[in-house]
Amino acid sequence: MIKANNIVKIYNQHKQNELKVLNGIDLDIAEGELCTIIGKSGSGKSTLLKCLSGLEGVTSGQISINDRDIQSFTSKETNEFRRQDIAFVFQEYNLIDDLTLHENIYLENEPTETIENLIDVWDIRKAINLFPMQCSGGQQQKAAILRALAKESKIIFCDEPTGALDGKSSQEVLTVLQAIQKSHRSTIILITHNEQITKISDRVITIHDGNKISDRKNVNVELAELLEW
Ligand SMILES: Nc1ncnc2c1ncn2[C@@H]1O[C@H](COP(=O)(O)OP(=O)(O)OP(=O)(O)O)[C@@H](O)[C@H]1O
Repeated sequence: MIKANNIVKIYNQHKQNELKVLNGIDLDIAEGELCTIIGKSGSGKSTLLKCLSGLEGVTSGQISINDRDIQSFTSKETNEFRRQDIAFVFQEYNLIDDLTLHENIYLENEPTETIENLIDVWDIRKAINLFPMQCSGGQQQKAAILRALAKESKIIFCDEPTGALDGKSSQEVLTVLQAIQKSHRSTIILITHNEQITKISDRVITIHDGNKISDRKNVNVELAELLEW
């Protein structure tokens, strides 16, 4: 479903500050997989996620999603792809400053009962009419995740979606992601620093200095089965 063939990413190519961040990565992620990407800070994880989702162009190599080469998209196709096919949860949330959390969540979609329910279950109702600057990091992160979920895309890219959350909130968010993966057969690609989170994934990819150094299948454990959190 998501295939990457020998992708290389060089920032600022041919300039003094040129930096090679991805060194020829191959990937093949199946539909409905929950795949986690781990690796130390600066190893290239976010860059890989942005390239796989088409938010960042690659320097060389090919990326295809559902057998469509995403580099060959016209700008209209790129816009449609971003609007309809994928959702992206950014590490730094990327909420719009002068819109409330509610307006941010429903930026591109109409309110749904499911999302309204999650606003209550995830306990952000009290902040829903505030602007991002007036909210905690955790409240903003939950809003960013809800904005992605509201799109009901088949592919969800998440860059450290629980980085600002405490243990209980992380569990609540991951429970929902795992449920969506199972009920909608959504493909979820998630960057994390948390070893516990890798246990709920079907597959764990380790990146080191821009190289894929391990790619292993995992027994996808139900969150409830995790003893320690
Ligand atoms: N737009 C950019 N322009 C230039 N260099 C960049 C850009 N984005 C990232 N980099 C550099 O690429 C390298 C990899 O960054 P990246 O964010 O992909 O790593 P990461 O593994 O996700 O790190 P972290 O776990 O800290 O988020 C870093 O050295 C970073 O400074």
